[in-house]
Parts: sequence; C-alpha cells; structure tokens
Amino acid sequence: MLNIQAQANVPTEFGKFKMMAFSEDDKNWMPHMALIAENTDLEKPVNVRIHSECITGEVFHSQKCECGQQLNSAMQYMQENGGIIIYLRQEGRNIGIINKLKAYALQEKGFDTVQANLELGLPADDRDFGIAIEMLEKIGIKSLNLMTNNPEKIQIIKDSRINFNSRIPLQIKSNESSASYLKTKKDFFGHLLDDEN
Ligand SMILES: Nc1nc2c(ncn2[C@@H]2O[C@H](COP(=O)(O)OP(=O)(O)OP(=O)(O)O)[C@@H](O)[C@H]2O)c(=O)[nH]1
Ligand SMILES: [Zn+2]
Repeated sequence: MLNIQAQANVPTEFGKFKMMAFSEDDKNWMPHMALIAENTDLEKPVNVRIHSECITGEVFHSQKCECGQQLNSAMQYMQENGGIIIYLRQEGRNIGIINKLKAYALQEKGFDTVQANLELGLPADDRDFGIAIEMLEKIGIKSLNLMTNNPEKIQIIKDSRINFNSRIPLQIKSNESSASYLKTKKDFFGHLLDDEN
C-alpha cells in the first residue's frame, strides 16, 4: 500500500507546488511523486496530469520524445489553473532506463518505438496506472479533468471510482527526431494527436 512518506512546499520557476513522495516505506529512493499547485480546489473537478518518468527527455533534453516539454507545459498549466501532477517512476514505459537505451540502440537500426521493445522480449507498454489511481484517491480526488492524449489513461480513470469530467489535450509540436515516434504513438497506441504530427 502506498502512503505519503513526506511532503513539503517547493518553489519552482513555474510557481509553488506541494511535493509529496509516495511509497510503501521511507527506504524507497525512487518514490512516486505528486505535485499539487497552489490554489488547487479539491472539491471541484481537479486538473490532473499523470506523467511517466523520462530521464532522457526531462533531465537531458533529448529530442527523441516530447516528455520534457509536456512536463513543463503541465507544470505551467497547473499553476495557472490549479491542478496536480502525478509523476510515476515508470521510466521507458516501465522497462527502465537500461532497457530504454537498448531500445534506442535498436531504433538507430530502424526499429520503431514499439518494435524495439518487442525485439527485446519486452511489452510495448508495461506501465501500471493503478498506482496513479491509488495516489489520487489518497489525496482525496473525486472528479478530474485529465491532461493526456493517451486513451488508455482515460479508460483507467473511467474504470475507477474517480469521475472522469473531461480531457485536456497536451500536444507538443514535433521536431525532426520526434516525428516518427509521435506517428507510432498515434498509429499503434491510438494517441489522440492532431495531424500536424
Ligand atoms: N520503451 C520506450 N519508452 C519510451 C520511448 N520514448 C519514450 N518512452 C517513455 O514513454 C513514457 C511516456 O509515454 P508516452 O507514450 O510518450 O506518453 P503517454 O504518457 O502514454 O501519453 P500522454 O499522457 O499523452 O503524454 C516515458 O516513460 C518515457 O520514458 C521509447 O522509445 N521506448
Ligand atoms: Zn520521453
């Protein structure tokens, strides 16, 4: 069972967030995180972004994906409108950074983002979004507006006790390196992306 192990108010370049670390015990060095923007009203439908860790994109500014820009946009949006970011430690769609780099090496040889995982004997997407539901319920969210393009995340909320009120699109313009990745997300995973990608 996940519990809030610690929480503190942290100023960021976007504004102040209450940052919470969730894990089963306080010995976990990679806890899932919740960032709650100031002025978030938990009694109204809450704006929520469920975001999966991507060290290459968020920390090292890789151009192969749009995760870093998505996280920045989400933080900005939550500060302007109130809301919560659930940050899941599910690097590489939960295959981990070592396997993700192995998958990237295969992508250099022409495999796409899905084929590369399968070639490694791993699922295309191994994430468990039930963790996000558990965290949202602990925080006390009853109804939400979900910031995503991923229909699976929407379905997970609809299958839970939390009310799905609306979707907030989160589309980042593609670049030369990310265009084919975004096309595969649209074609294979059914992501709700406009045609500019
Ligand atoms: N295995 C693998 N993981 C990747 C690759 N590129 C990005 N990721 C991971 O994919 C996750 C982000 O998933 P996305 O499919 O981009 O987006 P999403 O979270 O499903 O959907 P949105 O809510 O619309 O952003 C992060 O954990 C990234 O580390 C890749 O080529 N291979
Ligand atoms: Zn990424």
